[in-house]
Amino acid sequence: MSKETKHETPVSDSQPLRATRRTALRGAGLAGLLAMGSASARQNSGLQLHWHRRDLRVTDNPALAGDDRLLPVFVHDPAIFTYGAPPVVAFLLDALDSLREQYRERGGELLLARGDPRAVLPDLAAACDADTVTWNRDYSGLAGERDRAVAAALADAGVSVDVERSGGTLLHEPEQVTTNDGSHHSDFSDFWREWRNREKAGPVAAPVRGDVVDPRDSLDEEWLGEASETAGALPSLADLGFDDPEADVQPAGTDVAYDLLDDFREDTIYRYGDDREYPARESTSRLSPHLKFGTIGVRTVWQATEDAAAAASNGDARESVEAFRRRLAWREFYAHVLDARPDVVTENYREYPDEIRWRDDPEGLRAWKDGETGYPLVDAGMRQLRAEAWVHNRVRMVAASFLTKDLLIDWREGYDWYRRKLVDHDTAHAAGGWQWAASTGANAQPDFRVLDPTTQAEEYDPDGEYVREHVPELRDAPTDAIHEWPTLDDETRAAIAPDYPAPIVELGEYRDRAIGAFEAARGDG
Ligand SMILES: Cc1cc2nc3c(=O)[nH]c(=O)nc-3n(C[C@H](O)[C@H](O)[C@H](O)COP(=O)(O)OP(=O)(O)OC[C@H]3O[C@@H](n4cnc5c(N)ncnc54)[C@H](O)[C@@H]3O)c2cc1C
Repeated sequence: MSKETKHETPVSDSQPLRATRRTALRGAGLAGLLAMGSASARQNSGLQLHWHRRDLRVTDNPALAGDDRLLPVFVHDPAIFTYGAPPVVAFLLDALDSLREQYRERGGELLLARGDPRAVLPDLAAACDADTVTWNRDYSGLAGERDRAVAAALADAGVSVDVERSGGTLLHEPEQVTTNDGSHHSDFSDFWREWRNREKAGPVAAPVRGDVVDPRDSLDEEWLGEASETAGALPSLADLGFDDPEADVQPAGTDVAYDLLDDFREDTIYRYGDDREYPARESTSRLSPHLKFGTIGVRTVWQATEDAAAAASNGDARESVEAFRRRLAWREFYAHVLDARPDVVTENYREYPDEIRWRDDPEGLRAWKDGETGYPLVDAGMRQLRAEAWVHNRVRMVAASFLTKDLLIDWREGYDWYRRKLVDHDTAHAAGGWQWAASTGANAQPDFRVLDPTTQAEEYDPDGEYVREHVPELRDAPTDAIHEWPTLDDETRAAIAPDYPAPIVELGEYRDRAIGAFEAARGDG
């Protein structure tokens, strides 16, 4: 089990941001890797080079809160793109387009470079004579390695800059919410109590118009011509080696995110408490890809919950707001787990004396991916995934439980399929969600719990509305037949929906098989 250790000085929520950033980097950790050029030992250029990654916004971005002139850059890194998939990359390109527009409105320009950031950033920092190179922290193991390598490359290149890393992605950094012995929480209830009680910083203002520089004023033509696409169009999916997404991917951009948030804050958030588990009710925020790429800041989202709570007409409405805040806490819980255990993307979080004997079942896996398992709620979810690149959380849970428990197929297969199909794919939440369903993760459901897709459908899609929307073969089927589909006889099934498949597994039997496999792995089988 590999663990990555962080040495940063914990930062207090109430510290001024600029001080926070410097404090955070003055310990060992990242700062220890930096042979920081002393900015004060030379003439200050007053220029901040900001490297955008998962913070594709100008507003509420802590890293942009300083007074220096700003040169923003996004680096297309081919190594990172090998982990991408069409929906995520399509959303990213759309978000970059929006970000570039936001900078143009402020009289500047977003520099778009392509290459290995370890080479691009030192060159760029030297070429534009930056005083500071900044970025917001990311929490995956790969991102951590990349950031340390870039910091080291800046130092090796002898570029005289300060490197500052901000926490613009979460409300609380991993060092701020820990157990008594300083390690990450593996129990969500404990995490929630502490996380919820901490004071939260408000949104950060946008950089003022005029502060943003145009890269064409700071960099010579040769550099721009070779390393940048600033003057031209954004690359297309095809330029980056991707096919068009199968799904109709939702639009990106800060304006879109704010519209979603405004609608949610004014109305839907008050239904969230009651309706959030019902996929047909469309009661969730749909902010997940925006939070993933930072087209909106989480502090802005939190502020919206404060406003909604203040405007709530009664206790139920306030509780509904609180239910949504709890989801934001899940997001941070899984990010903290990933920060402490970067291996959760590929390895079980829990240790088992013996291996879990996952089944090799290519036909079962294919049927699951294609939404042809004969379990209507699972199939509806898998088809929504292909059509919209997004799936309701309850249905993600049911489909993931079906794959890992009923089919006893390794959760990594499911993780990989979701990674390729979801617009909001995020290593922290995907690993968290998959390992929760498979019972292998932090705060996972118990081994013996298998979400029964038929009772889940009766409870959360009682009228079969969601199933009918995504499974056209069942559009005209009576609701009872939808719920009882796996137990109907062949003749009845053929009369109701001849084109919809019979169930590929029988639930009771396979539930026992899954429980047996976990008992054996634990050594009590
Ligand atoms: C197997 C599985 C895989 C998942 N993979 C991802 C993933 O790759 N990316 C992703 O963002 N979410 C993932 N989730 C969590 C969750 O399903 C989505 O965040 C949610 O459905 C997004 O819709 P929303 O924005 O309308 O959510 P809302 O209900 O409006 O919630 C608001 C925000 O809170 C966060 N959030 C909500 N629920 C969770 C949760 N259970 N875990 C972590 N964060 C949460 C998201 O950022 C979300 O946008 C996964 C869940 C499961 C069970």
